[in-house]
Amino acid sequence: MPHLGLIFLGTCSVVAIYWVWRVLIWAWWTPKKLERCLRQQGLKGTPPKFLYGDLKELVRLERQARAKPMNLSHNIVQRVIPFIHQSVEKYGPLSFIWFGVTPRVFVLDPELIRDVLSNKFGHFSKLKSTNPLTRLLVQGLVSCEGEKWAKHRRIINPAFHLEKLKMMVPAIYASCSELVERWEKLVSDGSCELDVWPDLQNLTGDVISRTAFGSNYKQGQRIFQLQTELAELVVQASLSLYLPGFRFLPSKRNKRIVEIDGEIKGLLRDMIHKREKAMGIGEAPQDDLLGLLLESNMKETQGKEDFKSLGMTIDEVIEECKLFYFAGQETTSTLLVWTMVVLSIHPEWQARAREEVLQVFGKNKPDIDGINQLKIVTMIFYEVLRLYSPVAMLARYTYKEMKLGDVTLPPGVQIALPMLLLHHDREIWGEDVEEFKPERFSGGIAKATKNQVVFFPFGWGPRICIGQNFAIIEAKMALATILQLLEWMWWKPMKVQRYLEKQGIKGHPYNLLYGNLKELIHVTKEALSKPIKVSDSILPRALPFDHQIAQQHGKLFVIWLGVTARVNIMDPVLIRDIFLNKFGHFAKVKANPLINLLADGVFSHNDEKWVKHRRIINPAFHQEKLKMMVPAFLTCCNELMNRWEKLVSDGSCELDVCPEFHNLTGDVISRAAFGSSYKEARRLFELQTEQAEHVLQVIQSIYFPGYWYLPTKRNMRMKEINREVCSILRDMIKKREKGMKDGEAPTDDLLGLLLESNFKEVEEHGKAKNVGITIDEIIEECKLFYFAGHETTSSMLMWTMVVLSTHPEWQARAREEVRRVFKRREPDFDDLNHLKVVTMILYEVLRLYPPVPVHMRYNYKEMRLGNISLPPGIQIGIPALLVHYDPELWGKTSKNSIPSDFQKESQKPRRIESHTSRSVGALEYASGKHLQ
Ligand code: HEM
Repeated sequence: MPHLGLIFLGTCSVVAIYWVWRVLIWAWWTPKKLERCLRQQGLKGTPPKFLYGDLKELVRLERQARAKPMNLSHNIVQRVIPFIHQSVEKYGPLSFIWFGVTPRVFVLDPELIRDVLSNKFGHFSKLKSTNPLTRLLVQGLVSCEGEKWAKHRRIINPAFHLEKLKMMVPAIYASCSELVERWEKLVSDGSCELDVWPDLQNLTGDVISRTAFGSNYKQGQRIFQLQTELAELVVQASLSLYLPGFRFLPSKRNKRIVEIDGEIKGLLRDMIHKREKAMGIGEAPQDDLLGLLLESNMKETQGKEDFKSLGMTIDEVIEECKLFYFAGQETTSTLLVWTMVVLSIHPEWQARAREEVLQVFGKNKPDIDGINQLKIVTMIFYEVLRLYSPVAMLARYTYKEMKLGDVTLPPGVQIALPMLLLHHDREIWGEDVEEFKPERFSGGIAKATKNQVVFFPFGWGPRICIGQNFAIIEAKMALATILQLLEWMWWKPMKVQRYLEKQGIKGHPYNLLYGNLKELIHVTKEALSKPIKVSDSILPRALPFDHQIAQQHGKLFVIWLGVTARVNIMDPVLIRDIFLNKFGHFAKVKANPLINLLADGVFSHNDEKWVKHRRIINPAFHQEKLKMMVPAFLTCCNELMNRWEKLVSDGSCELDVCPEFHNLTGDVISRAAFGSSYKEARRLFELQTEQAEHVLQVIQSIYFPGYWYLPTKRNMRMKEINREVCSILRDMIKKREKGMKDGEAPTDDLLGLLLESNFKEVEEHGKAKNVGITIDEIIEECKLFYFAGHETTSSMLMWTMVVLSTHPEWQARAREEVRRVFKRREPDFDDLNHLKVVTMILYEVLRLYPPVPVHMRYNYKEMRLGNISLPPGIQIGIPALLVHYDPELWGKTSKNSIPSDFQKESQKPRRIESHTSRSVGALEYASGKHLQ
């Protein structure tokens, strides 16, 4: 037994001595030998240090550099690769350090770099990671060599051809616009400081998910999440020295790594199987990277006997798909994030880039043809890639003895091409090397580099990045979309603000996206929440924000309604010019599509279309025709009076006239516009009233393009109402048209007159294009009758009641005139024309309580107005209410026309003859709800 024990001990000692010997050779003797070889040829560098080499110092310096806050200089070399920078400074451009036990030789000579990267003899190979965990993350094309690499590259290449990339542009755009929509939403929720880095990382991951896996995009997203987690775990693992067998230890991290790897492979394998199966039964391959790769793989092997060795196996395809994420995601997002940083440091280049983007795309979505025209943006990307190259260094390895210039490199040496050092080399780029100057690339890369291999952010030679065009298209698309967004919500408003300020047009400053809307809503709500006190002016209640700003900044002021400026003008001469619109450049303001549901007829049309509609509608409003409607007006008024009389006779004599007049004017429109179809018209009236309530709520928030399509409860109800309204109107119109075709005389209501006028127009001008208005347009005009004629008139009536109840002397004069003219018979049209006092009263009511407190126009061309110049794209507001109360125009009594005791009076219900008025309700209605 002791004998056996001795043998065992002896064997162990021999094995141990053998391993110690091997380790010494690996960790000491070989590095020493390599060092001698390099030094003998004149290379300088650090001495080898046992096992770790310079790794500890390298990590320490990097940590130290990154712990410091970063200033905004582009000189980032000492922060990103401090140790390499220090070594090259100390030992010269052809020097070495120790990456563990392996020497790493730096090559900075452009000619030598060309030799390494062109790899003519195929002996400068890619570095093989010693850590098998890293191999879980990066395999495939980027790490394979020789024949295998050539085969994979041949098969993958077609998927990255420009023609194929073109087909991926919509998918790239989808990801970009999703990002921008999310930003818009964030900003609209009130937060406007945003860390773009994680968002841009997600963007580039999303782009790969869509472009690589098309319809399987959701699985792609899952793979992206898993890859991101895997990358984090692997990075943690690679920060420590890898000991053989370590990955088999059942540590928490190792277990998770294996789990993730299994899930990724499972997802990809499933997808690939399904696609292969579909292609096997003759389905066309999809246009995504995976589809193109499988198609190319199939072509490579089709009809060939040794297809197994010619094509890629499923596992290899899986590795390539994983590589798309690894190689294309972080790199492109780094490029994008630095571009954002740099463009905010250099607003002049941001402006140039934006100008170019807007010139090429306007507000349209970016497409591939436009992307190819972006010269400035390309120059900017090159300069960002120079200063902030996403890949700081390329590395190769000598498996054989290799000649590099005058030096012979033994096998087992790493060659490092620190491109960041070259990109920041003063001798190559000049004294302004650390400045951001995209113009150095105005003549292209070759000119900027004088044809040397000194700028290679995507690598160079046969192993140049296969996704280079993909990355550039993606980055351009993202930047264009972001610049379009920023232009719309920040730069354009700021430019307009500066332009107006220079001309003395002031107001509250523009706030991102909301402009002054938040303040406006706040001030309005506050004004309305106070108990009604009608002192000497209704301005602070009816138009509080405009009033406040006008008091602060005078009669020419600006208000920001979201991103649009509204310049408010109170000078009568300028107001005349705007209303006359001699040059036709002041258009009606386009409402958001929800408001258009309520009214989108002649009221909002412009130019030719307006002229035609107005011509066709005009005859229906001729005095002669209006005369014919007087009986309908009278019927409605009589009905109202009868009801009031009944109420009074029943003993109740306090009445809220607000809904009464609301109903009256709705009734008048129903009868005057739709005559015999009055019952259906009542339903229309109810529906339009409900629609108006919804619209009122909508206009209090910002409208986002596309919001209308969201299936919110309100949107759905609004669409339902609209359908019912349109269907009732369509039925009515069709019946009338049929009657007219059958020779029936058109009815004397607005609809009849409109159809008759339209009919005449078509008859006169024959069947020429654009003659007459379509049935849909007639529907819109009918809807408009309610919108434009109902609330406005009832507001005027209510205020007349209020004012007459507080001015009994005028009430007496009006009553006296009415009695004198009508002589106790029913009023007719001519009688109405004799009511002078009543007309004066109505005018004064319209002055003091205009139902439309602000008129708006849109300026779509640069326009001169008096001494000011108005930029295109702004609104022009004529704040009628403010103008009507301007003491310079109306005298000092402008605000005091209503006696000072109005306040007391208004709080008491007061009877006007047998009719009662609750002025409080009326005032609330007109100043609050209506004038908002
Ligand atoms: C700004 C973005 C990008 C940069 C800066 C970049 C940079 C590079 C560099 C420097 C190399 C060469 C590595 C070497 O020679 O050792 C490379 C190779 C590679 N890149 Fe990119 N890349 C980017 C985007 C992409 C994208 C979007 C994809 C794919 C979707 C991609 C896929 C690859 C692949 C597969 C290789 C290996 C090519 C081969 O060895 O044949 N890259 N990339």
